[in-house]
Formats: sequence, C-alpha cells, structure tokens
Amino acid sequence: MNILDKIVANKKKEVAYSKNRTSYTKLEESEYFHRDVYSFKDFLLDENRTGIIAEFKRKSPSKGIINDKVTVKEVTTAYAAAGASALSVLTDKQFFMGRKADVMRARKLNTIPVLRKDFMIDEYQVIEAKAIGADIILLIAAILTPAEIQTMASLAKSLGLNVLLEVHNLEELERSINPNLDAIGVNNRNLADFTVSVETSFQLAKHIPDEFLKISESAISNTEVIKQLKQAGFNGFLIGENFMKEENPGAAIREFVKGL
Ligand SMILES: O=C(O)c1ccccc1NCC(=O)[C@H](O)[C@H](O)COP(=O)(O)O
Repeated sequence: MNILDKIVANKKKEVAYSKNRTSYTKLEESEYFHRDVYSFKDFLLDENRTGIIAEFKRKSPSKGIINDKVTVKEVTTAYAAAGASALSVLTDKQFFMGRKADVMRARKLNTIPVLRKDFMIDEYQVIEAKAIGADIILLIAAILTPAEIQTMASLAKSLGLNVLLEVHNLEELERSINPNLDAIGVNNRNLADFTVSVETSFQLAKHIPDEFLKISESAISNTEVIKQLKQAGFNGFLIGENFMKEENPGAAIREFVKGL
C-alpha cells in the first residue's frame, strides 16, 4: 500500500467518525457557515500581495516532524502580514498533525482566504470545510474519479467556496478538469515516492486553460523559481516546509518576500 492509499484508508474511518459525531444540521449551525467567503481569485491577483499561499504544516509523511513548537496564531498572522495571498492549513491529524481547530483559529485571526488542506473523499468534508471557516477546498485528482470531482466541486460552488484541483500529470489534468473549478494546482511532489521536481509545473503550465488560476505546489524554496513560474503563467505558489522548517516561520517569509 503506498502512502496515498494509507491516507485515504484512514480518512474513510475519520470521516465516518466525524459524521457520527457531528450531524449535517450541526455543521450548518456553525457561526461560520452563513458567511461571505473570500474570493481566492481577488486575493491571488491582487498586485499588492505576493501570490504565496503560505502553509501551516507541523509534520509530513515525507519529512516527519517539521515544526511542532509554533502556534497557528503567530505563524498565520505573520504570513498574512508579510503579504501572503492565502493561507493553507492542514487538517489531517494522523499524517500531518493537523486539526480542524487550526482552520477555525486561522479564520478567526485573519482576513485573507484560508485553504482547508486535506484529502477530500466525501461531500461531508466540503460542508465541514465551510463550517470550520475555510474559503477554499482542495480536490486531489489522484484519489478521486472525475464524477466525484464534479459532484464535490459543484457542491462547494453552491456553498460559495473556491475550488482548487490538484494534479500531478497531464492525464489527471485532462480527465478531471470541469467548469466548477477555480484553480488548478500542479503538485511538484510525486505523492507515491516523494520525489520533487518543479519541472512538473513548467511542463503542465501550457496545458492548463487560461480561465483557471494556475498554482504551483510543493518544493518551492527560492524566489528565483517563483520569478520563472510567473513567467510560465503561474499566479500562485503554495509553500509549506520552506517556512515551517525555521524556528520562526514568520521571519522566514518576511525575509523571503524581500527577494520577489
Ligand atoms: O508533504 C508531504 O510529504 C506529502 C505527502 C503525501 C501527500 C501530501 C503531501 N504534502 C501535501 C502538500 O501538498 C504540501 O504540503 C504542499 O504542497 C506544500 O509543500 P512544501 O512546500 O514542499 O511543504
């Protein structure tokens, strides 16, 4: 079983547990459920911001513990103050040490879009994302059928949420693309063997239709590559480990953006 299979197997159990614990009605009663959602596009294309989607990531399957000493408050508010266009907050507990409460905290403290970064396999999680204060959901082509992507994206749009589709290759892109998506993210990390190559983004850029925001995800560690990705047409840059591996991720992003 590869890591994605393990994550999905665990996620099925986690979602079943959540459904038993918190009903759809309860989710819809959340203080965040009936709110205006921030537009991913507006923030990503705002020239006063950096295009960086800055991630709060304590742990990962590829690196183990990255940083479990910092708080959502200190990191996400520093990311936003440094010009991040959006925040990405992991909610997977088992493999990333994330919590749904992290998204709620990030939402409460910040006024830029928040991506709920998780492995979405069930419509329940889409409704839950809205209820915990997320503005953007992630749909990963490698773990979903085109029909599942269509259904979850259309549910998300009906709730006013922004949808980011993640692909790793042309085949995933071509089979998964649909009009309910806002953004296409190219993940530079091969989730089966953890190898990383930003070349994946450069190769796929020209295949992503212009009506979608283009995001490059993972393994971005310097501003030169961001300049090249911008030239290739990318609007957004999802960065986690490069900031989180530092004792002070807020200082790391402040230093990083000076090079843009
Ligand atoms: O990061 C991992 O090891 C990982 C393993 C298996 C599935 C997903 C994984 N990461 C999720 C992500 O997409 C990244 O957290 C995100 O793109 C940021 O990447 P990075 O800047 O390299 O931390």
